Amino acid sequence: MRPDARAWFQSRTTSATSLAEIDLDALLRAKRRGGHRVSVVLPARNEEASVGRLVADLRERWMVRLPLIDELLVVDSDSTDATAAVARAAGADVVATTEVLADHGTRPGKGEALWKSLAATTGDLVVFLDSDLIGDVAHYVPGLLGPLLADPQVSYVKGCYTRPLEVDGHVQPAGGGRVTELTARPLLNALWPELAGFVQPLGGEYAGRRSVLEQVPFVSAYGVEVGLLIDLLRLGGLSSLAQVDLGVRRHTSQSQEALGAMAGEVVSTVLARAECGRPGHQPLTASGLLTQFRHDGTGFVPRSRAVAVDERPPMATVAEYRVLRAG
Ligand SMILES: O=c1ccn([C@@H]2O[C@H](COP(=O)(O)OP(=O)(O)O)[C@@H](O)[C@H]2O)c(=O)[nH]1
Ligand SMILES: O=C(O)[C@@H](COP(=O)(O)O)O[C@H]1O[C@H](CO)[C@@H](O)[C@H](O)[C@H]1O
Repeated sequence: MRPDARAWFQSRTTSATSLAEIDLDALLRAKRRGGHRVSVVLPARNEEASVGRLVADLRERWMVRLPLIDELLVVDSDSTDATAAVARAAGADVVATTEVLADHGTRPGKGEALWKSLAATTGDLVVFLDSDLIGDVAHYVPGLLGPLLADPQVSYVKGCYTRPLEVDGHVQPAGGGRVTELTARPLLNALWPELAGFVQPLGGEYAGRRSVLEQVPFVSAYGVEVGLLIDLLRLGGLSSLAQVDLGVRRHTSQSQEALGAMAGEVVSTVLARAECGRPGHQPLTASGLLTQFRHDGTGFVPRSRAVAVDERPPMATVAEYRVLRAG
């Protein structure tokens, strides 16, 4: 790692691998003292199997027993299952991406759900968690909030963790994060070596101050995490970013083919930013298309899909949002 990335890694990585590591009283005092309001957002597309338990756990722990979360929102991202009903029954507020800022239309993808969540929440601190998380992740929320409540200079915190991968009942202890290890990490080390200290640059669990989240674009699909990381680096510098070790992260995993498309979106997002992120850099625009192949028993069948960058502008530039915020 470059000296700046190593220094960042050593100074801006904290640990919250279980509730035992977290001083909840101090956290709640800091929240009250700062007059903070915490919104937790769960983007969910067809997550009826996992979203209910996750919502119920978060609600019981951090809204009923302790007042850490002020708003718990599930954003229903074009689900075709009972995600919305299950989340609502478990006690979450639920909005559909199609309902939020309806005049701006809707686009498929996780990033669209996260962008619209800014217009559907009110907290000055926003925590994002995937809805397919498995196991006890109650400590994720206080863990992610810790650096934000402890240091006003920190405006964005990424979770990091080991990522076991379960395939056909066999668990590979560190097999998860395939797009991270095979695509995002090499690309970021090559083009943004100052970000090399991030253990999980694509991780789906992170928290930020609304004041910065509303200042950056949101890539509409799976490029959203890498896009936010690069854009928030440019906005506030490395010292405004932090990461917290949350221990282990388990989630429902996708096929290699699906992750290939995800990697295509990550590559397009990084290349598009490389073009404007490095003055004088030769434009590195991607084709916007990804062709994958299946074998149908007689030969290879190509299948192309669009992986071009599609993004929403900073929410602060949206008039309806400014009206909402003006109250
Ligand atoms: O169009 C989408 C795709 C994904 N997601 C949600 O984003 C999170 C991460 O997506 P996924 O699990 O597909 O990615 P992975 O974790 O497998 O990389 C999950 O809560 C999904 O339900 C979403 O809200 N809209
Ligand atoms: O980190 C990764 O490589 C991918 C895939 O993880 P797995 O190989 O399925 O454990 O998962 C992340 O990437 C997505 C794109 O940034 C995020 O949206 C997901 O939340 C995150 O799980």
